[in-house]
Amino acid sequence: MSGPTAPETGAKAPLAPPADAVAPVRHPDAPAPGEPIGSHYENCFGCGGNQPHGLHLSARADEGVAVTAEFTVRPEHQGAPGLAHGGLLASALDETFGALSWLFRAITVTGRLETDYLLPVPVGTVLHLSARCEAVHGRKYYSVAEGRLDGPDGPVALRARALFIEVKVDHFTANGREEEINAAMSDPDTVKATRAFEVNP
Ligand SMILES: CCCCCCCC/C=C\CCCCCCCC(=O)SCCNC(=O)CCNC(=O)[C@H](O)C(C)(C)COP(=O)(O)OP(=O)(O)OC[C@H]1O[C@@H](n2cnc3c(N)ncnc32)[C@H](O)[C@@H]1OP(=O)(O)O
Repeated sequence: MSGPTAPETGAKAPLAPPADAVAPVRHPDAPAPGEPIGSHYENCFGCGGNQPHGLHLSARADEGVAVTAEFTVRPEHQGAPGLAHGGLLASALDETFGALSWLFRAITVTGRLETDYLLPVPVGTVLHLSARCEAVHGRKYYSVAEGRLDGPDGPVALRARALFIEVKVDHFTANGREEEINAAMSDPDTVKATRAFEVNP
């Protein structure tokens, strides 16, 4: 029997951008600062409206290559009595990082995500999240995020770093379950979201 193996060390380990990484570029068609970034898929656990237990996270573009987002911690999100589950909070950060895709207009998926939990997050909290892309190296996007309690300037409860990797639409079509892929392809909103990325020069 084999147990879990530790993440690879060496080149894959650091979340700090390599020395020859470049600054991210805000795409000319990126949503304007303050503009909402709609859900990319209605069944997404992070942002979809069709997931009763989902986070229903709503994100907006910020200045530069950055986003802000909020989500309200509900009783179905508990880990300990009255407190949010840690993995779920990582999901909220993951989704916020994912929303950065709309700023540079490239589909990116999580390669690596590191979270520091600084304060417990009670049920009922509106968590104020923000994420910013710091650097790009080929298909790799290096970003930082935080989550605050009691407002956008409230105490920092979460800090995170992530490495997202650029993929093409076939990442989803080749790997997803056929049933959901077919349904998504016949949903005009998903098709619209997909097209937005396909026209990316
Ligand atoms: C039907 C239509 C559907 C339409 C959809 C519409 C639009 C959608 C719009 C927006 C979606 C946004 C969704 C956001 C949701 C929130 C984010 C998530 O939760 S995403 C889910 C969790 N993540 C995964 O499931 C990834 C699983 N992993 C993989 O699939 C592969 O490992 C992948 C694609 C990440 C990389 O595989 P490779 O074969 O393409 O590329 P390689 O060569 O391995 O990596 C490229 C570079 O990245 C580094 N790298 C890869 N993984 C790394 C890691 N874990 N740590 C460090 N570096 C890593 C490698 O060392 C390499 O670096 P060097 O170019 O050589 O410098």
